[in-house]
Amino acid sequence: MAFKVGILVVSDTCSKDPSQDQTGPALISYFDNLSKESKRQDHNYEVSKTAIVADVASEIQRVLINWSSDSEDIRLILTCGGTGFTKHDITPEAVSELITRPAPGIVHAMLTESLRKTPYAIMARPVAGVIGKTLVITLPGSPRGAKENFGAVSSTLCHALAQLEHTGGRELHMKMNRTLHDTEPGSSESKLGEKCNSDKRCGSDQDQDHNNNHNHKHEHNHEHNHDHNNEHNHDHNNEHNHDHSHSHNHNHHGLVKHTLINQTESGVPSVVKRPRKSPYPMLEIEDALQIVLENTLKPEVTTISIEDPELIGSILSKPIFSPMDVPNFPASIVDGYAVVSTDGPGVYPLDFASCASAHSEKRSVESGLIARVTTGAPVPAGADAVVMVEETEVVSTQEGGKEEDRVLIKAQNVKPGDNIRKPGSDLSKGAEIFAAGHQITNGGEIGLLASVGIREVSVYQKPRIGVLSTGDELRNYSDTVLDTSLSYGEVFDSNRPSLISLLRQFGFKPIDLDIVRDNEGQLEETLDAAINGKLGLDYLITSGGVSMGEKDYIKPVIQQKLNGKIHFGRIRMKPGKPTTFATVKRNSEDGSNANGHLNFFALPGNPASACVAMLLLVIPSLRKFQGLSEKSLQLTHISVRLAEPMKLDATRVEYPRVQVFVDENGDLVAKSTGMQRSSRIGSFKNANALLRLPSEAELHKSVLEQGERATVLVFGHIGPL
Ligand SMILES: Nc1nc2c(c(=O)[nH]1)N[C@H]1C(S)=C(S)[C@@H](COP(=O)(O)OP(=O)(O)OC[C@H]3O[C@@H](n4cnc5c(N)ncnc54)[C@H](O)[C@@H]3O)O[C@H]1N2
Ligand code: MOO
Ligand SMILES: [Mg+2]
Repeated sequence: MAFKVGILVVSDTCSKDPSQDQTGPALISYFDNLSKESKRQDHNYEVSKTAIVADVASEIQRVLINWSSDSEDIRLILTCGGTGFTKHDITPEAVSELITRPAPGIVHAMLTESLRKTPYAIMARPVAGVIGKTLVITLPGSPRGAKENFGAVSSTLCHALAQLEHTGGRELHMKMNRTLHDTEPGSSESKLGEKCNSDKRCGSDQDQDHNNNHNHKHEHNHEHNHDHNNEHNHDHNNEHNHDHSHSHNHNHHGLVKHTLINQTESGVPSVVKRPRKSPYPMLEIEDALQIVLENTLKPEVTTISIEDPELIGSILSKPIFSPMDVPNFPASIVDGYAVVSTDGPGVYPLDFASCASAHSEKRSVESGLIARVTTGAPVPAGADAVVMVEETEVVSTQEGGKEEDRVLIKAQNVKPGDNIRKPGSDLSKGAEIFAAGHQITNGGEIGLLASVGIREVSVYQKPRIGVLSTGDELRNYSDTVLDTSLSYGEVFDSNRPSLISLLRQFGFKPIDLDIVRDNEGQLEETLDAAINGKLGLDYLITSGGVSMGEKDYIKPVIQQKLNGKIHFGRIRMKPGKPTTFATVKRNSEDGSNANGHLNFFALPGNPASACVAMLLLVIPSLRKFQGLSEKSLQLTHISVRLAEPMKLDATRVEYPRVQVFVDENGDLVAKSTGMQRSSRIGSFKNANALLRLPSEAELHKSVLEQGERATVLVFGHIGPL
């Protein structure tokens, strides 16, 4: 059998110009030769994926996550480049964040071989280890270095790869154990759980040695080894459990997944065994937003009456064409007299009068005569202009003196068409009134629909959004009788009103789902009810419980209890670092949305963090779901001057809340709203924008000075200070 190999070249230069890459092709031909020479089928390699990325941790990690997913079936990933000492060399760090089981032996072998060739090998910082069922090795960037390093280990790697091949059986068994736990509370499953947690052998170092020895003994016998692994699945779980502080692996979607090991009987890690380092790669905000938009559910179409207040803010799913001319008769623009323009000034007998009326008679007027008309009345055939009443005088009246007889037309230079709206001149029949994707934003647009007799339109359904707070410490502001004396440790739930109001500000109609306490069982039950209940939610937005605390249950519950797919769990931004985004499949038909699953945003508990994450990530997704085009999803970005110096965070892009105002010169200027700690919701007072402050690492300086330009993302009204 041939092991599938992925080759990832990490280089800023080659990512811009792939023709510069020599290492990728050199390794491909190395593998070609290897498989030609190889007599043993099980020592074959087949390069199935190649890619080039810049020296950016999140890009490297994205490829590794994809390639190490079960569906790709890649056993070996070789990265080339970025392992030196310059500040751009971040490959080892990016790879290490994902490795669950380091393989120092491989590193040792490669360095030993390199040092034999050159003392400069001390400049290399390779890492190697396992992600899921895939071995990852970081090679140097030069073709020669890469081949030499890999050559040092290639002949003995096949055995390791074959062992990895069998990891799946173990994972399956682990899953089966868990299913048993989940489905049969009580007798057999709790015994299994007890054994798992109390078995003295489980997880002891001794036990690990024991297993390792066995593996060693059988290292030349794949089949036997395989059986051995299966036999000891359960022990393996616990061994792992004990020894690995990063308790994560990759699920079948290739995404980081809390392992099912390290868990309490209920399935969620106990505090002593919780991960001590977040297993979630830290994404850049741009990547996180892209993932959110890629995974945003498809919009649904519905019909809505033009009288429905929900129409404002809705997006049309189909173009609308005018079914008629507006006006659909020649209409007078003024009150006056319909004339034949070539007749010129003079005294004319009045033939008849035409008033704006739904019962107008179709009449005509001849040269030498005039007809009185009101604004909006049909202009009689024959007349080609209307003269305003102000430019005329009554010369004589009919008997009784109540009706005009002859009128002096004083207007000079009357031209054909003067003061007449021709049929179709406001809007012609068949013309497109609104394109598909147009957002109805004002009453005038609704009037436009009404003006051509359109009563219903096809729009994208606004999302059904549930907002839920989590936390044992929260006092419910929505209690009927609100007791404002807080107990020690208690805080008012401010996230729900903040988030609900922000959503309303953007035209959405969220549903208040109240508070759930930091209890794993209750959390699962509440989330399950929200997801699978009759509400038919498209979005579930929670706040709190997504970081590293012992009661931060949201992520494990999403994965292990709700079978959700977590797309990301950390972003290199401030505030909002642990912002989490998942998709969860509905398992009930009740009130189901058309997509069959929902988007789940688990926002951080810190009040400013939750609001910032809402503005940067949730609103664009909701807008996409609502049918808006890509260019209109994010908050509007504008360039402003800084009213004061702004200190940069070392590594995270920061979004302080600012007040943008128009200064005395008419320039837009941004001023901080005060202390920006993520717990301080007061930073939203007077705020109308988020300032985007790049990190110190990105700008290579620590402060943006007063008067410098920066970008703000606007969410409120801008006026004077
Ligand atoms: N060891 C680490 N600790 C923390 C990290 C980390 O990386 N390692 N990240 C910090 C960051 S950054 C944030 S942001 C917070 C996020 O915390 P959680 O999402 O887990 O939220 P909680 O722990 O539940 O609460 C945090 C904070 O927010 C208050 N809160 C929560 N909900 C509400 C609400 N509805 N209304 C008002 N205030 C609320 C809560 O009382 C806490 O003070 O984690 C850091 N920790
Ligand atoms: O992300 Mo946290 O929001 O820095 O406090
Ligand atoms: Mg927490």
